[in-house]
Amino acid sequence: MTGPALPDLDCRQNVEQFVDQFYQRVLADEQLAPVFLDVAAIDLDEHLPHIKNYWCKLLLGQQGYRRHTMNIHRALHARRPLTQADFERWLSLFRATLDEHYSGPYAEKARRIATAIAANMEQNLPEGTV
Ligand code: HEM
Repeated sequence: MTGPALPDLDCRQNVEQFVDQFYQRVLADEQLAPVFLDVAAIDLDEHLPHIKNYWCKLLLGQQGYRRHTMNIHRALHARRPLTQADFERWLSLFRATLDEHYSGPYAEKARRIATAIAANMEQNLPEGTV
């Protein structure tokens, strides 16, 4: 039952790989992919380094991300409301990526932080049409 131990998110290389694995799921997801690809029309070459720096800051304390994530999601929400179902889906893909590839204290930290930030973000978006 127990295979070889999964790696932890304890260095930049693993965090970057995790973000790539998470985005493979997000960008293949019927519900979320259009928000990234059509509404925000992200340029992956710009977007992914921001996300990697963001998680390296939160998990490893590395400086490098200095942008206002909440304002960015507020602007997105104004164009296409981010619903409770969207947050549930985002978190379920995040957790599934962790479960499949990582384990250890940093992976658990990522799980806790993502859960808390998603809840906070959802609460702090203005009520809309949803
Ligand atoms: C409903 C759930 C979510 C959706 C659909 C979503 C979607 C997006 C999209 C489309 C962008 C690109 C926006 C743009 O460049 O115009 C973005 C950026 C970002 N998101 Fe989310 N997001 C969600 C939740 C979260 C959560 C919970 C976190 C953190 C735990 C997060 C962290 C980020 C970060 C760090 C960026 C980069 C912002 C930057 O450019 O610096 N997102 N998100």
